[in-house]
Amino acid sequence: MKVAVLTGGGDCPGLNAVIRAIVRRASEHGFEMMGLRDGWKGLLDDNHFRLTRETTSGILHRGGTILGTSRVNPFKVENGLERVKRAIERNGIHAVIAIGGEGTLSAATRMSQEGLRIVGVPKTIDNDLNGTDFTFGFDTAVHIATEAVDRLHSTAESHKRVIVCEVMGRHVGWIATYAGIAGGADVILVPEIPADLEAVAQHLVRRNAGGRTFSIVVVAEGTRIKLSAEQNEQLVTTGALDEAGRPRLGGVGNIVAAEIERRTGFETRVSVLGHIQRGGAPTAHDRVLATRFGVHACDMVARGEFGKMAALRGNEIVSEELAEATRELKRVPEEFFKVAQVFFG
Ligand SMILES: Nc1ncnc2c1ncn2[C@@H]1O[C@H](COP(=O)(O)OP(=O)(O)OP(=O)(O)O)[C@@H](O)[C@H]1O
Ligand SMILES: O=P(O)(O)OC[C@H]1O[C@](O)(CO)[C@@H](O)[C@@H]1O
Ligand SMILES: [Mg+2]
Repeated sequence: MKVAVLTGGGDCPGLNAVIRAIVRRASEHGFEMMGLRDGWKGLLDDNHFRLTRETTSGILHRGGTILGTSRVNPFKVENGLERVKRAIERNGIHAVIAIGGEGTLSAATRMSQEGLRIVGVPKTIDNDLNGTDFTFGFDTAVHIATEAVDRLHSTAESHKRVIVCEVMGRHVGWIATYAGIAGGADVILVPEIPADLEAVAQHLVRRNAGGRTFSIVVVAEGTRIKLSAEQNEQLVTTGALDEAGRPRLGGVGNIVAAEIERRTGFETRVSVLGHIQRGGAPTAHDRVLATRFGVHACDMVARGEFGKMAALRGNEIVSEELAEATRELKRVPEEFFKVAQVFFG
């Protein structure tokens, strides 16, 4: 039986660990494995290669994805679905394992509703996928961001400055909240709550008056800000679009830093972590989670459990409906964020 695997959306640490686990389990099931290049594009362009134990050995700890990735949406390409179906038929592919975030798995949900045999694996540093307690990649990103916040603390303290650290998180503030709590940030700004910059400035002034002469502000790139009473809350974008046609985010940290300096008079700096959070080796936690997801996904194919994705519930790996996983984003709950807010005062 031939099974194809693809990685779609932004890359994240642990993708190679999943691919390796799928291929290793597949050899026990007697599956022939095929790697699709660059996400759904690999099916549209019929671009793939054979995955074997040999070609996937030594990749467990490596960042990125040996399959390549893209944000190409098969439903936005002319005759996309037909081209995908033809490639599956022509190559005798029994099932496709799609490793991706909410975008890739939304496409997987639609493919599965069209009758294709699809199994999903949840990945993303953003941790915004519904239906799973955690995605792999998130733990690594949080470790990197936490180390950055720790390092910013010592220099902010020496110079008596405010330092704004911009982290990733397009729709949700999981990385900002975790790294902010773990790194002891003084303010955390997330996409779930539009930022009130005047309140932030006043808070920093109060901190300063209380003798704390430096502050760390963590802001997720997707946080909406309101600069004046007349203006609406807005996302900060670079002006360019990404491959999927969405505005490219980035720059909110600079605006927050400039506003803090203008409103408080405190010397302020900004540090944008960007893709450093997504590159390089996965943590041990992400390697284990990715490996468990990969083995489970392969077993799902063997059991004929299609239209579902591997998911983490507590410490169990379970199968979750793709439609449920992509129904809505998993945002940081208010109760969780309130824990972080205890330390803002
Ligand atoms: N509702 C949808 N239905 C079908 N395809 C979608 C949908 N939403 C997004 N996609 C497509 O899925 C692909 C990947 O989406 P996206 O760029 O959001 O990555 P992702 O898999 O969500 O990972 P991440 O957001 O972590 O980078 C893109 O081609 C995107 O156009
Ligand atoms: O720069 P890229 O690769 O388009 O991706 C940026 C986006 O991808 C993510 O890292 C998710 O994978 C988001 O946090 C971020 O908005
Ligand atoms: Mg996405």
